[in-house]
Amino acid sequence: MTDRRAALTETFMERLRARTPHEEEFHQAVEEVVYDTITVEKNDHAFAGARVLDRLSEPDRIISFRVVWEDDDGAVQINRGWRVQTSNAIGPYKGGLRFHPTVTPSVLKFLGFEQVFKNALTGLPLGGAKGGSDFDPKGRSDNEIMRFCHAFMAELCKYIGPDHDVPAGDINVGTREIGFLFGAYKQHRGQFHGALTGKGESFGGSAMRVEATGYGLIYFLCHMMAQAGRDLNGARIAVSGAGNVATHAAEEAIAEGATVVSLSDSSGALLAEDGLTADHIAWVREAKGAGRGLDDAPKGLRYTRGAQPWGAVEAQVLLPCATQNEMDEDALSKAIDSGAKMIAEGANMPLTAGAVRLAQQKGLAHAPGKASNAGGVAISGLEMSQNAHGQYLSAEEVRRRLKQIMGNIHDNVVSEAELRDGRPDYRQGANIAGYRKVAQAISAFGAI
Ligand SMILES: NC(=O)C1=CN([C@@H]2O[C@H](COP(=O)(O)OP(=O)(O)OC[C@H]3O[C@@H](n4cnc5c(N)ncnc54)[C@H](O)[C@@H]3O)[C@@H](O)[C@H]2O)C=CC1
Ligand SMILES: O=C(O)CCC(=O)C(=O)O
Repeated sequence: MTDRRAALTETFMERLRARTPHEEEFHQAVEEVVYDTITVEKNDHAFAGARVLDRLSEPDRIISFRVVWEDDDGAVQINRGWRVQTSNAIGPYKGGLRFHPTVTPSVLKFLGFEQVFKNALTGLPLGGAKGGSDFDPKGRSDNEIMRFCHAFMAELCKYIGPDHDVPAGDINVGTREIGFLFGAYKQHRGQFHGALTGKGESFGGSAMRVEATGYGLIYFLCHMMAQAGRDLNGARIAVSGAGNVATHAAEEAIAEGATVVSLSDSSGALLAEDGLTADHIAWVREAKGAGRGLDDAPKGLRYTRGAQPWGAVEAQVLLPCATQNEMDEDALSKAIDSGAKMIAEGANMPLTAGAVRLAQQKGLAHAPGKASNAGGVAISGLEMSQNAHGQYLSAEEVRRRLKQIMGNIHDNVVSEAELRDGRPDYRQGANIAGYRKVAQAISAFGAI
């Protein structure tokens, strides 16, 4: 069985690599899903006939455009913008926008591909997409960021809309940028409707969307802990990143009684042997919001330049919440030596393929981002329905639904997962559960 899966996966990947050379991140994301689902497809007459995996590994379309804007010196700047609309099989295209110099079509194709399965797991009618630009906001003034967002949306607005494609935030795109983008959308289209999520609450945003990804990650982790016969109280947790997902995950983990021993940014690791406090997190948010580094850490914290948090401090749980491929085999190996038993991904694809294999060999419980970080897009889905109906939910009600959705995702994933030494294979369960839902829709449409 495993040999057949490996052989079928290799044949599939050879064709994909030949068609899309040099798209390493995209290949990595596709290979992981194909390995877990290709025999599900081959064993189902309708899915096999519809060639679901072949279709999903070719996005519906990739929109590519030039973004021209003026910097504070009056000089013309030119960036590249993209929207990858991967699949609208079960609902409108949905997924975030990322502004970072590392953004390429390969990165956005991997993120759009992952988003299809994640959005299916939420149980909501959401297709998958991702977009962004190679624009680097680091060192740019507020006015420059605003002008860039307005120029980006002047083009993107032609391709999105509440029933068609609904972008949201991702790295370097938070509530402020969504405000600039929504203002430009409204201006160009002359319509006020929910074409973006993550909006400010005064113009149609949902309560708790800002917190949803990080808090949802902790609710998912609570279920993983319960599955393993434990709970979060007293657990030591290493978190990477210092942005939206990382700081909200740290905040909620502390509220659940855990000891959070780290955060990090692209320059180094912020370590707290005795645990971070709510004040520490507020300091990190303030420093990052003002564009400063974390070197000037308050008492009780240690910032080590060039370091990662993995293995630097004892921790049983790892929450990588920064970016793709941030944890390689070496880093995970150090973390395992320091006590790691469980990983729940806050970022999208934060482990290299080698680290994924090591986690499996060493028997760690390992939840992929498409399951454990789905809380953000789930609340985006609720924002869309609140916009459509003009009726808004309280923060308490959104939190209650977020907990329920994360519990449902956990149970659905476990029900599709093989047990290894009594532990569910979360990666396999998430890939199969997401695949099945999308495949049922695609195979119902016929050859179109
Ligand atoms: N914002 C959301 O709702 C969701 C975000 N995600 C994923 O979570 C991850 C983080 O996104 P956000 O927190 O929204 O972005 P953000 O822009 O708020 O924060 C990103 C943080 O990661 C840090 N970072 C970047 N590269 C790093 C590296 N190589 N090492 C250590 N730190 C690094 C940055 O310093 C920054 O503090 C991304 O992978 C994103 O795709 C996933 C689901 C939803
Ligand atoms: O809220 C959304 O639409 C997208 C969130 C996102 O980009 C993600 O789940 O990776």
